Formats: sequence, structure tokens, C-alpha cells
Amino acid sequence: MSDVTATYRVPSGPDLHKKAEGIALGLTVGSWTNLPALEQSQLQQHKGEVVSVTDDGSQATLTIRYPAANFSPDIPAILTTVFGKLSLDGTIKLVDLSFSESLAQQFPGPTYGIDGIRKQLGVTDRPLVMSIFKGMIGKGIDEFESQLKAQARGGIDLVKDDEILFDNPLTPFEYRVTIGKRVLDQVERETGRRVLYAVNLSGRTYELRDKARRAAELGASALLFNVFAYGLDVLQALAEDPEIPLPIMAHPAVSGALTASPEYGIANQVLLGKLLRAAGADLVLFPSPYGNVALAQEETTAIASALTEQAPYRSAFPVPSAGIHPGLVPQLIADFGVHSVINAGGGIHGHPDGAAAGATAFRQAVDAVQNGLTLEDAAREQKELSAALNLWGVPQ
Ligand SMILES: CSCCC(=O)C(=O)COP(=O)(O)O
Ligand SMILES: [Mg+2]
Repeated sequence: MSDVTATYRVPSGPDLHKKAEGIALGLTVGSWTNLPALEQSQLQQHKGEVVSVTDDGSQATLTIRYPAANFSPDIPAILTTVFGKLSLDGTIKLVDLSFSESLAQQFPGPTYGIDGIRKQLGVTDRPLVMSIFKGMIGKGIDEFESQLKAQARGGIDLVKDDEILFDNPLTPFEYRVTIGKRVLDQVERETGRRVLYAVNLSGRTYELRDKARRAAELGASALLFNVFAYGLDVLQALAEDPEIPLPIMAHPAVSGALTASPEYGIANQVLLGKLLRAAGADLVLFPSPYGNVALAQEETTAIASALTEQAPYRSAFPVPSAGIHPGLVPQLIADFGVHSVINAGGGIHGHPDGAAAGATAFRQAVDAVQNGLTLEDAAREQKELSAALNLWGVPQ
């Protein structure tokens, strides 16, 4: 049977079975008043079913299954069913969500995912390294071009716009795409390495599809998308469009408003993990456990698992981000493995010898870990890594 199963965390207390039954009924066939008996029996197949109720004395967990016959197979309908009105109804957090196999198949998942992006880049055996344009607001297209060249020549695999760089007269969207393509083609000719650039797809919702199609026509290599400012269904529409054949990188901006409370909202592993993957994100940024905007270690592990564990979809790249510098590379690889992206803005542009050296320092740090060396040992031979470690250190 096609269905969605939702798990909620609520405060411990008496009458939890009654509470769970109230949710299962209230979000499906229930009403605040009794319906005639005949109508009740006809509605039985639509009723939510309480799967389990557990209580550890401080917190309780309620799991409820909702028949897919109640909703159309899209994320807005599913979220409204499992956590629409309920999200407004007291202390309750949606901590897990699973689709039955037939429901899961209604969603696209990543078009490229980890394997597809690795294939485009020709990099199979190490974490990818990504850099973020920084300080571009108020700067012109020449600055954009020189920053991109420096990052790409330094050894970066992917470059992304910062999420706060929107369409603007100094660096218009289409210019960034065309100049980005020219620079990256030139770097490929020079070095033999393919680098992807994710341009920030921004603007009004109804403009996005045409803008993304235009970007593809102009030779864009990837899109950055502030999905939570728009909605998961907008991401899905972009991912499913055959005229937008580009990897999509989901930025977590705004998601904290939905996830940050331990008692309310939606768990990170559901929103940034399962739902982003189902909706078609190829790469997912989230706060790392050690940077300046940090998430708890177990939450980041749960996000990364939801993006990569067994599912009817391709795996999406986990991109733990914020406050990342080369000294953190061993920890990042230990925590997130080889199939992750190491992403830095300040940690590249703040390098004492500039962005190209910043990019090189990251690649040297990755190579050191891959070769079983400590960063300190590798830095004896490599001046870019040495300068980065002198500035930011290696956490012990
Ligand atoms: C909170 S995850 C997204 C990180 C981000 O958008 C960013 O710009 C990180 O920049 P940083 O200089 O901290 O690497
Ligand atoms: Mg940013």
C-alpha cells in the first residue's frame, strides 16, 4: 500500500496513545464533531494509523502512517498532511519521514548525484573541493572574472556564488554564466581539469524556469538554489525539467527557521536530508559541526546519511560548510568520508597569499590525508598549506 510514515517527538506525558490517535484521525478523516456511522465506515480506508508510541520518561515518540489515497504525490500535499495544521499545535517536532516504495518513485531524486558529478569532473577517489565567491557585492564583472580564475587555477573542483549574490547590474546573471564558461573553458585548456561553477539562480519564482533554461543554453555548468526561500516543490520542478540539464546545489539559507528548535519544526535530516534528496538536489550544503555556524555532530551525520544511504535515488553530495579552513580537512574526511565536498569561502579568500594559494592549500591538505600524512608533515614541503596552517591552525 502506498503511504507516508511520519515520526514526531513530543513531551513525555499521560494519554500518549490518545494523542497519537487524535493526530491520526485529525489529519485525515477526523473532525471536531462526530460523523454519522455510515460515513465513518466509508472513511476508514483514509484514516491515519498509529504505528507506535514510545516514551522514555522525558520525551515520547509517535509514529503515524498516512494513506497515499489522501494526498496527491507532491511535497506540498505531503507536508500539509503530515505536519500542516499539526505544526501549529503545541510542542511537537517532525523527526522522521519515510515514503513507501511506490510513493518514493513519484520523486526524481538527484539527476547527477555523486557519481554524475564525479564523472563530469573526472575525479573519482578523493573529496571534492569547492570555493565560494566572497565580497562580490558591489564589485564588477572584472573582479568576478579574476576571482574565478584564481580559484579555478588554484585547483578547486567547483566554485559557487555566495547565496547572497543576486541578479544585479554589476554582475548580471547572464554575464556571470557566459564569463564563467569562458574562464572555465580556458582553465580546462590550460590544466586539463574541468571545474564547475554554480551560478545563483535567483529572482521571482515564476521567472526561475526560464532563467535556468537560459543559463543552460548559455553554457552554465551548475545552479545554486536557495531552496527554502522558495519551496521544495520549486526545486523539484527545476530538477525534473529536461531543458535544465544541470546539477543543482541546494543552499540551506532560511532552513534554520524551520529546524533550529529542539521542540518544534522539522528535523534537519528530514528537511536537508531526505526531502532535498527526493526533490532532486545533487549537492546539499549544511552547517558543519565545527565552523562558525555549527550544527550538532549527530545532526550533520544524520543529514549526510540521509543524502547517501540506500534509497531509490542517486546519492547527493554532502557539503558540510561554514568556517572551513585547511586545518579542518582531516576531521572533515574522518567525519564525512571521501564522498563529500569540502567547501570554503573565507578559508580560501583569506589565505595570506590570495585565493589561488588558498585553493592550493586545500588540495594539499586533501592529498596529505589521502596519502596518510599529517598536515604538519605535508606543510614542511608545501608553502601554501604551511601559510594556511600558520594562520588558522590545526584543531587538536
Ligand atoms: C551555513 S552553510 C552555508 C555556508 C555559506 O553560505 C558560506 O558562505 C560559508 O562561507 P565561509 O566563509 O564560512 O566558508
Ligand atoms: Mg554563503
